[in-house]
Amino acid sequence: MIDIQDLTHVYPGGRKVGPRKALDSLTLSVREGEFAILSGPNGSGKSTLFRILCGLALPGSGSVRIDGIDLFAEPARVRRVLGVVFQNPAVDKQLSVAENIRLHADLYGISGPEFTARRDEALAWTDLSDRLDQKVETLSGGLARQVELAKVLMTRPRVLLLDEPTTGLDPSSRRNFLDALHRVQRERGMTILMTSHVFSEAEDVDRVAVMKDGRLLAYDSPQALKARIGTEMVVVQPDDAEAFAETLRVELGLAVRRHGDELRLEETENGEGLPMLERILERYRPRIRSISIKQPDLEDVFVHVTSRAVPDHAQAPETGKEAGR
Ligand SMILES: Nc1ncnc2c1ncn2[C@@H]1O[C@H](COP(=O)(O)OP(=O)(O)OP(=O)(O)O)[C@@H](O)[C@H]1O
Repeated sequence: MIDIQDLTHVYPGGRKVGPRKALDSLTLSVREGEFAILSGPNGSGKSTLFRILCGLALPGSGSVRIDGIDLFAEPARVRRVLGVVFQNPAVDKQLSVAENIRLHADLYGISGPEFTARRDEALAWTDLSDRLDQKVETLSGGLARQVELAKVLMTRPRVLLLDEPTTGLDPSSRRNFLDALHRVQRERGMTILMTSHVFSEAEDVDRVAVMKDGRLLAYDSPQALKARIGTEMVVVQPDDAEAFAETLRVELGLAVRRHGDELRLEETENGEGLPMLERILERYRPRIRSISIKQPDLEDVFVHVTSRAVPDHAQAPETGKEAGR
């Protein structure tokens, strides 16, 4: 449904800064009816990709087909099947929920019984049914975002693109927004691609993409991604992460992944974590600030794919910043 092939985009740079490759032969496809999340550290190229998909920028090379239509050859046709929720609010806060929806419908020439049917449908997917006459400025941040969604749904898009739509929302408003999206996906069979930094949002989507440096590092279901790093994981915060990583590798033969001050021992199966934790604690207690066992979540997957393992030879220090923390 969304087919991105070999997309490369370089920002030309100026007198003081050199050119920057924001997308590097990126290939990614979201199947019809799928809900996919696009994540990646700051500067990985998500916004650049989003701007290209919305038709706001042209890439240096590569192709994009949305619902089978070539985005660069027929952008107007693509716009007809696309709904976009941008990061910046696009509703009029002085107007009511109903007025905002009406205004958007007018823009697209939707009126009469068709208008009523679509509005009622959009309202049923969101939590706005009893707020129609309320001014948007009096709504909570979460409901105001839902007005944007309801507005976009009026055109019955087949594909929905959302750029970090839950930024700034509290966890329960975020959950409500996500629930609305899942309802739309289920009942309309809509294809959804959403950028996000919040990994809890990605737990129940169909696929999660992780980008870095303009490339796709991983793209799979949340379950498959988590399975890559085992069922248990030991996380250690030592006094000196660099030296301790080397100790664990050389003395205990453990594969260590470093993330800032933290060392992660992954690929541990059920029941292996506790003996490993005990062994480390027994031998190195004075060097350890904290140690724990956990089941890997998507944030751990993100750290796993965007940070490097401690190599067998010279240590290559990793900074937490690089992995987007
Ligand atoms: N207008 C621009 N001119 C020059 N370089 C740019 C421009 N926009 C982005 N870049 C560079 O392109 C790369 C990708 O940036 P992009 O904003 O697409 O990443 P991102 O993943 O959306 O980051 P964030 O999560 O911080 O929004 C970065 O190195 C960035 O500095």
